[in-house]
Amino acid sequence: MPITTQQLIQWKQQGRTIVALTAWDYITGRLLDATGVDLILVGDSLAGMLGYETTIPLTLEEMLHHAKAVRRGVKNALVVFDLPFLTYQESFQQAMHSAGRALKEAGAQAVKIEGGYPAIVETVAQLVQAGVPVMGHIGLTPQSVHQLGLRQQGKTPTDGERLISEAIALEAAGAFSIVLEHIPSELAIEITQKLTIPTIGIGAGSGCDGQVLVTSDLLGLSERQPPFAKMYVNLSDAIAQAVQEFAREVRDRKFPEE
Ligand SMILES: Nc1nc(=O)c2c([nH]1)NC[C@@H]1CN(c3ccc(C(=O)N[C@@H](CCC(=O)O)C(=O)O)cc3)CN21
Ligand SMILES: CC(C)C(=O)C(=O)O
Ligand SMILES: [Mg+2]
Repeated sequence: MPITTQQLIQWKQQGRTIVALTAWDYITGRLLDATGVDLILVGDSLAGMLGYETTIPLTLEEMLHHAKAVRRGVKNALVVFDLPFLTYQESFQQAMHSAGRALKEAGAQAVKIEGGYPAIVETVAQLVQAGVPVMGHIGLTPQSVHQLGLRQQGKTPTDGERLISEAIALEAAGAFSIVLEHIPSELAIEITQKLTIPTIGIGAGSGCDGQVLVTSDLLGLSERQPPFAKMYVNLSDAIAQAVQEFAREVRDRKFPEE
């Protein structure tokens, strides 16, 4: 049985930690799902894999193309679709239209949207009432890179208090979970304790109810990666070695063998 948003909320109560990773293609979706990852995010960090400098230029069509591929590889994990920049901020109708495409065309089970200001909270409430599960995302919100940069957020008491209020408002609006990105770990713990829904941290310390990383960062395949991402294996080096070996064997006429 596929994992549901309700199950993730129960896991928080039971103290079971949620394991989340990103996927942008069928092969990765299939591998992560078969390994038992709980939540697979089709992240708009896809932008980096397509050679964009930020997540800003990524379109809904590009996300749909990749999310459909991921969906075909996933049987058990909850698939969350990261709505790209300006595909939900313009109006509630725009958010509903974009979320509808994510669920109906790509087969995602939920959408994620960035921000916790009043208009976003209202959008979350409307989406949830219409039957669309929504994951929040506060702290460093990379779609606001031209306002915030990529620095840690919530460092001053005022900013910390604002993030706590935003998290509470998103939960009240019906979000099933919230990503906390690049904030101090004490603040993430405080938010986590104040909420009934699970927090999923990235660069937010070990006190969250779950953790997410961009899979290409974990695998050492990203061109650049944030200071908080841990590289578990360096596949860039492994690929370079394999390709060099192939090139050598071709040039020496050792591959293919007789
Ligand atoms: N591959 C990948 N991994 C990610 O985690 C990720 C993406 N892409 N794309 C979207 C955003 C961008 N993210 C980032 C990227 C860089 C920093 C970073 O280098 N932060 C520095 C400061 C950089 C600056 O001020 O310009 C830091 O020390 O916090 C943080 C988050 C997180 N997200
Ligand atoms: C890093 C995660 C939370 C994300 O939003 C993405 O991959 O786009
Ligand atoms: Mg994202």
